Amino acid sequence: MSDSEEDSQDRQLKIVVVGDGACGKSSLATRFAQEAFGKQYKQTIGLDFFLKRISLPGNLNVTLQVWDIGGQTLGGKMLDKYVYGAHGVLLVYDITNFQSFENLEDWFSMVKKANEESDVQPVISLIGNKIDLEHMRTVKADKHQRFCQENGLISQFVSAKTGDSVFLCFQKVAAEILGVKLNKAEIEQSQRVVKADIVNYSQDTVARTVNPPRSSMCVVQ
Ligand SMILES: Nc1nc2c(ncn2[C@@H]2O[C@H](COP(=O)(O)OP(=O)(O)OP(=O)(O)O)[C@@H](O)[C@H]2O)c(=O)[nH]1
Repeated sequence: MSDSEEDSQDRQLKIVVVGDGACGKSSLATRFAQEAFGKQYKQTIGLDFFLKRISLPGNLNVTLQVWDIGGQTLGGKMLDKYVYGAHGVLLVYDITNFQSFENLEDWFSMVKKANEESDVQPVISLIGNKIDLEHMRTVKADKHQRFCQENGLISQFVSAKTGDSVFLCFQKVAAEILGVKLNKAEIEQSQRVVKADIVNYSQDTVARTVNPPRSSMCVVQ
């Protein structure tokens, strides 16, 4: 392979992740880059940074620089600088926290303003996180879809906790930036197998269950 071919296959894309505090940005970035999840909330001060190399159809390798931006930076002086020149932006909210959805207007305005003078206009995706908590949802899916349609955003629902669609949401944004089409099979392949939490049934509960579970883990395809 010639040098120029190698260069063209190893592009770096800057992807920034923004949204309210505690909506799950660090969890999303950590799930994507390190395939891990921590239940405990640790507030991001300023920003964190992750690198992950992914492959797209056509043997295209790209390295994503993921900028995980602390929710408390909204209104701060540094935010414009973090967001400037991004190729992709993930606008994240928590589907169980209505306020985090309402505040997206502010995050979105900030993203547009920060890139006003940039040559690159970012691909923006709206990410509804915590879909493992569907029973606690307070933001209706049609509100989410409307926001996407009105603003030309890619729509995604994910769970950083289970990993559901996390890889896919980064992959879709990278593909859109590079003008690569993902086919149905590739999209399905990127939806990870989800492992449920291990539930410890007490002896009492098992005794009362007609069909006691055979295994403490289930796999959702
Ligand atoms: N159930 C569930 N909890 C999640 C999910 N993603 C994140 N959390 C939890 O939500 C809390 C906040 O997650 P973080 O990833 O730290 O949130 P953040 O948006 O980075 O917060 P800031 O650093 O303040 O900007 C943590 O307790 C996470 O374990 C998810 O998909 N499902």
